[in-house]
Amino acid sequence: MPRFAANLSMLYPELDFLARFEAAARDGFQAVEYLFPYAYPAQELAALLKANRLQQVLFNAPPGDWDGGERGLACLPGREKEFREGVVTALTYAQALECPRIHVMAGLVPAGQERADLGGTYVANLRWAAQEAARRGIDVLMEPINTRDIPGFFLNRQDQAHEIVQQIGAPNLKVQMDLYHCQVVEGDVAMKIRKYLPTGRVGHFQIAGVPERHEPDVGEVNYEYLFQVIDQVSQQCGWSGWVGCEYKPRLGASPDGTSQGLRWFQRWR
Ligand SMILES: O=C(O)C(=O)[C@H](O)CO
Ligand SMILES: [Mg+2]
Repeated sequence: MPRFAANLSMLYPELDFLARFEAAARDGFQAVEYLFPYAYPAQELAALLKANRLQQVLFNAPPGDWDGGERGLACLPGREKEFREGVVTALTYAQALECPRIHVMAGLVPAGQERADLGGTYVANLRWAAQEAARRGIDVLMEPINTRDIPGFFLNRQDQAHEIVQQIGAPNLKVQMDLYHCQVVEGDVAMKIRKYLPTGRVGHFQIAGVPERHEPDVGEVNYEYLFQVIDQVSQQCGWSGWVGCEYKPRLGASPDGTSQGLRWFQRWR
């Protein structure tokens, strides 16, 4: 049965970030993920996880200047030092939070440069990150993201990501398969789950309704069907990861809006 993690960067927007842990536990989640832990001491977050009997299953490495529009450093020539420092910071947090994986965002193709010019930097950075993470028993994830949400994002397709994972050949380097982005960019989602999950290269799923990025029971994708596909294929191949609920509640920040939108979760909790 798929196991679901609450994405605390998107869910519970009506609450302060630190109050979202308790809300997620109350709604029946046993795990959480979110973008960044760095605004808080790791020990404070670890204590919150423990108090609410939650596992941390994913967060992102520092992405560069997020407020300035950056979305990762991995593909950016000339930013290698900052990239490495960020990965070390992320791994330190991951150990303190007992989190088994970090997501390293690829970054935006800089104006005036071609995607093809950045592949070498991206591969070299990921190879380094995977080696560092392996020494601590942690997985490094790369996520294809659609360019409607993040114009200019370097990595967009599942096949691109899997090709790079195979090229690098590090067992702890995996793909974060966000089914929302997958549907927006390429479709044929169930077949891609069937193709890629048995390879052992999928480290994590994320979900959201398409196209508004609301609850999974809102929109053009039949997630009940996809959850059964994940369930069947996982049983066949022994996959036991998490599905991150990375969506914007359709009731927005109205009180209790996230919990009201969790009708779809009743049968999976
Ligand atoms: O945007 C997404 O889908 C993600 O999972 C990233 O981590 C956030 O940019
Ligand atoms: Mg995602």
